[in-house]
Amino acid sequence: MEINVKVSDLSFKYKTTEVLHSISFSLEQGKTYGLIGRNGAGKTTLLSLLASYMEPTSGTITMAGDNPFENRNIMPHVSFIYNPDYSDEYETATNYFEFAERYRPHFDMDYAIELAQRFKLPIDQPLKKLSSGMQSAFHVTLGLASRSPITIFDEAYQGMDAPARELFYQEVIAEQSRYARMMILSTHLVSEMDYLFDHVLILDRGSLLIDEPYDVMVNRGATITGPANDVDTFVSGMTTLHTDQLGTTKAVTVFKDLNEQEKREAEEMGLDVGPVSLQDLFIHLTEEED
Ligand SMILES: Nc1ncnc2c1ncn2[C@@H]1O[C@H](COP(=O)(O)OP(=O)(O)OP(=O)(O)O)[C@@H](O)[C@H]1O
Repeated sequence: MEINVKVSDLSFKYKTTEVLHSISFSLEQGKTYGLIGRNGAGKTTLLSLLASYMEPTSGTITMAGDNPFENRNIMPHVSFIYNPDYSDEYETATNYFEFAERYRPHFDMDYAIELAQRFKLPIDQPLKKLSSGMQSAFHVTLGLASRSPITIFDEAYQGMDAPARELFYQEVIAEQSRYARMMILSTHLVSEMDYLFDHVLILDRGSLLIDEPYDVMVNRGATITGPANDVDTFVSGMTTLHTDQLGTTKAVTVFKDLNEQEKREAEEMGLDVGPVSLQDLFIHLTEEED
């Protein structure tokens, strides 16, 4: 099922406090979206609205042209993966997989079992007995194996250790080539996950600051490396995001899309021009003024 998403002029209030302000964007099938923002920016609120856990205060969300809220044609195709509290949960991962097999039209039990084995997940123990990292691995398994056209992961991987997170990242890439769908990943682990993103959404204090393809985004800056004096001369007047120096070699990241002439000048000066990281851009763009 081809389900694209359109969000128009969306605002959301908890009681009287507005936490999302007039947000508009579109999402397409086949892409992996990175949703990033500082603590309290509104990521979970926005994802909960996309998952129809709540209704917008104003504005609209449409999926395949329809309102998804309590819509039985759409909701089985949307998976929202977050970290719930399983401290009282006696059901096992197997129970959840069987439930998903009944209610999720694209769920693949063989893939769920294979992933569970790779995560070394004890699938027949009550979820309450699993460590928090194992609970996260269970949830990620459920999200991947559901193969939902719209799959939302809200920092679901944070509790997992580095090898488990790496396995998850590799599966996101593999699944997008096997069964392309829309995946939305919210994260604080920007430098670790940026290579997964086709498109980046940055929320800043409830407003959508950036809605751009990853490649466009990382061309908003550049890293200039070479002899310290020459680098300083070249970057003079540019906004600096980050500086590293080792001996007389300096690397300065600037917030500027260098034009062809600037790139030629850098080359003539013997300077190396490299990419900027999404993390550096994110920190700079969401910096709060003192
Ligand atoms: N149930 C709630 N009632 C009232 N305010 C809430 C509620 N949930 C979140 N908020 C507020 O809404 C704002 C956005 O919170 P949200 O959890 O969506 O941000 P976030 O970007 O996911 O944050 P984090 O990265 O810290 O998880 C915050 O100011 C938060 O305090």
